[in-house]
Amino acid sequence: MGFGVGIGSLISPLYISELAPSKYRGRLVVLNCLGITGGQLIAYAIGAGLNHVNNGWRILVGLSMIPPAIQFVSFLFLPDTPRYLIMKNKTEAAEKVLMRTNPHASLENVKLKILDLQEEDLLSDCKNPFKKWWNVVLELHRVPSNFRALFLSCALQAIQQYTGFNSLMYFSSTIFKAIGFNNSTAVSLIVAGTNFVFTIFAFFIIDKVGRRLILLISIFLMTCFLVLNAIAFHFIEITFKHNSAVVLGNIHTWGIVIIVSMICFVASYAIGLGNVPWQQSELFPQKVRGIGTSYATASNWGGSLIISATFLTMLENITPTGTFSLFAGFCVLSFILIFFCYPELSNLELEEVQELLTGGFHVKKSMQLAKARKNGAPPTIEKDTPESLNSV
Ligand SMILES: O[C@H]1[C@H](O)[C@@H](O)[C@H](O)[C@@H](O)[C@H]1O
Repeated sequence: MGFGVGIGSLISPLYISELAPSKYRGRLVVLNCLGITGGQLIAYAIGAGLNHVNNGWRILVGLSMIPPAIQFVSFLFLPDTPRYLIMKNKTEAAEKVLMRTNPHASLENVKLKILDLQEEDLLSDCKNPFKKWWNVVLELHRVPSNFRALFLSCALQAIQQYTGFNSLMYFSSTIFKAIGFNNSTAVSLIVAGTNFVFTIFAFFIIDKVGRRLILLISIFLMTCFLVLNAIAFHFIEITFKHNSAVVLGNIHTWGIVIIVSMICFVASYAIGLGNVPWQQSELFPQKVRGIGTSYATASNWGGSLIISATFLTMLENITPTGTFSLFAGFCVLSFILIFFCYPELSNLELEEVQELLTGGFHVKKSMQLAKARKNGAPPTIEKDTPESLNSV
């Protein structure tokens, strides 16, 4: 199951962003996140329903076979992406796919796009598969624009996990039980539900507001609610020992503050940080995209593993106030990093993004460019890729 989820979480956003027209790329990748958060909500709900059923977990595992089976059959009808088809010299097929995914584009524009893709593909001409793979790995690290893309994609995925969201996903019922809410499963369902609903909200605004701004707003709000949480836990005077909690302070008022601030934290996460890192494919040029995004996906799951393995120990050893303050600290550092390094990529062609990352992060330029493209201006960056040509 882990193998399948690992591969699926890498391929789905990659496939979507290669196929999507640049104008809708953001929201189409958010659809993938909607699938994840919606799936989590359904799984929580079924889990709650089967809580008291004997061997209920078997039913839960059995039911989880249904979505992949549907996906497997649907995949048989999906086309390859134009970039992949060009790589395989199937120009006509690539043209057909482009016409299908951009029904309003003229034939002339589609041909121009094919030329662009062919030009890009010419950069990889090695036949030996292992050497080709090694060349790509080298190119990912040696070409400065690729390395910047790698840095940004891995950093965003790590930030998504190290700011602590999944500790709520995995342990919200433990936390809520500890502060006296007996129907903790219901509260956990609210957490998953909020995540899902606000991902829908992100779907509608991401391409309009832009990834950068939405990320900054998301992380700023998360910081505020984490700090509020840390304060509330301080006044509850709670300590964890061997997974059970001892409460000394006033649980009623501060308990409500904790629930409300956690729900607001989840909503803030879902509008930005929950989905922007999955736009990772758009940072890389075609040649290194597969390997680059697999690094980034590994950073995500690595972070998820570390947080789930250490969260309860952190509650015990540095108290809940310390734990949520630590997450808030990560949020502040993340905000600074994104503010200075993450360019605005909405509405840009995938090929333009690579040129933007050449010679720096070009945050200011990216914002002007994204704004111009949003207002209908055609691609303006000059088409030369000296860094890639000089590589390896
Ligand atoms: O984007 C997703 C989503 O936010 C999920 O709710 C979360 O559990 C995953 O770790 C994350 O990658």
